[in-house]
Amino acid sequence: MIELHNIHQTYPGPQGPVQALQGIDLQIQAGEIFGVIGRSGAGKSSLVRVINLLNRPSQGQVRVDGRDLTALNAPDLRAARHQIGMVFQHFNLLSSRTIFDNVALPLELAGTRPALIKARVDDLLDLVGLSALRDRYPAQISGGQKQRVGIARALASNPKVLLSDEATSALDPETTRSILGLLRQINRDFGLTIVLITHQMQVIKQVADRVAVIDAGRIVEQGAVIDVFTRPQHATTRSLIAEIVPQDLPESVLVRIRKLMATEPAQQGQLLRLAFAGDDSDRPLLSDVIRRFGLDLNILHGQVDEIQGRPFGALAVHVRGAREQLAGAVAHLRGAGVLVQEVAHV
Ligand SMILES: Nc1ncnc2c1ncn2[C@@H]1O[C@H](COP(=O)(O)OP(=O)(O)OP(=O)(O)O)[C@@H](O)[C@H]1O
Repeated sequence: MIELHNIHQTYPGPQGPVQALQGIDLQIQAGEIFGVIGRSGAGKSSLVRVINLLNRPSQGQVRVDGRDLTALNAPDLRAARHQIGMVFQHFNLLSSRTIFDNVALPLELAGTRPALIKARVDDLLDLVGLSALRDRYPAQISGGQKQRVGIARALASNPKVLLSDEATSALDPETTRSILGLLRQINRDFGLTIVLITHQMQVIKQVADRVAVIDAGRIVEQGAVIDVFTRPQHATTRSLIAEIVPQDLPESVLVRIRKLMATEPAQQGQLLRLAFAGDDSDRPLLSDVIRRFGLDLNILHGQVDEIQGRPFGALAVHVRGAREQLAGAVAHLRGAGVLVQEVAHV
C-alpha cells in the first residue's frame, strides 16, 4: 500500500544542511497498523510528512496505492491526497467552527453537496461517539474529544490511509487507550491502513501490528511487534522497550544474587534471562526442564505482559545442576522458542 524507496530529507540549517532522513526504505501493507517509533529528533515527523508529500523528499520515491506521488502534477497530487487522511498531536481544529463544521470542512473544500455533507458528518460523529457535542466549539471539549474530531475530519474524504503524527502524545494514558481503541476499530471495520508515529513504546505495544525503529534518520530495526519486543536487536530499540519491559535486573535483585554467589561459591550455577512470547508461554516449559534435566531453579525476577492478546515476558532465573544438564536445558528452551541469555556480570 505504501512504499518508500531510498528517501532522503535535507533541511537547510544555520550550521549547514540537516540530514533528517538518510535513505529510508519501508513497505507498509494494506490494512495493517504500522508504527514508527524513535526519540525526539530522530526524523519521525519528517518521515510521516513525506508519505503525503506535505514534505517533498530531497531524494527518493513515495508510492501509495500503486502510484508514484513524487511524479504527479499538482491536480493529480491533490486528488491522491484525498486517499490519505492525517491526525496531529495538537488536533489542528479551527476554533471558530463548531465540531460539526470542523468535520465538514474537507467536504466543503472538495465541493460536496450540503445534503451529502450533513449525512456524512452525522455518520462520522456517530462513529467517533460525538453526536451529542456537534454544536460545541473546540474550546468546549476535552483533549480526547478533540482528537476524536480530528479523526472524524481525517476520515471525511473516505481515505485508504490514515497518518497519525503523535496523535496521543498530548493525552493521558486512559484517553490514549480509548483513542487507540478507536483507531483499531476503524482499521478493522474499514480495512484502513494506519501509519502511526510515536515516541511511546506503550502506543506501539497497544495497537501496532508491525513497527520500525528510526534513529538519526535511518530505520535501524523493523518487524512484527511481538518479535521486536521479545528480540530487540538495536540499542535504541532496547532502550525504548526498557521503558515498559525492564531489560536489566533491578539493583535489589542484583544485590541478592551477589550475596548468593558469595556465600555459595560451590553451587554458583547460571543466571539466565528467559524471554518468551506467544503460545510458548502457555506450556509448562520451566517445570519440564526442571524435571527432565534434574535442575534446581529459582525465579529471581519476572514480568509477564500482553501484546494484542498474546502473552510475552521475561524471567530472570538462577539454575543449578550438572554442567551437561544445564547445557541440555538451555538447548531445550531455545528449541522451544525461548530466547535464553546468560547474565554474565552481576
Ligand atoms: N523545517 C526544518 N528545518 C530545519 N531542520 C528541521 C526542520 N524540520 C525538522 N528539522 C530537523 O530534522 C531532524 C528531524 O526532525 P523531526 O521533526 O522529523 O524529528 P522527530 O523525530 O519528529 O522529532 P520530535 O519527536 O521531537 O518531533 C531534527 O534534527 C530537526 O531539528
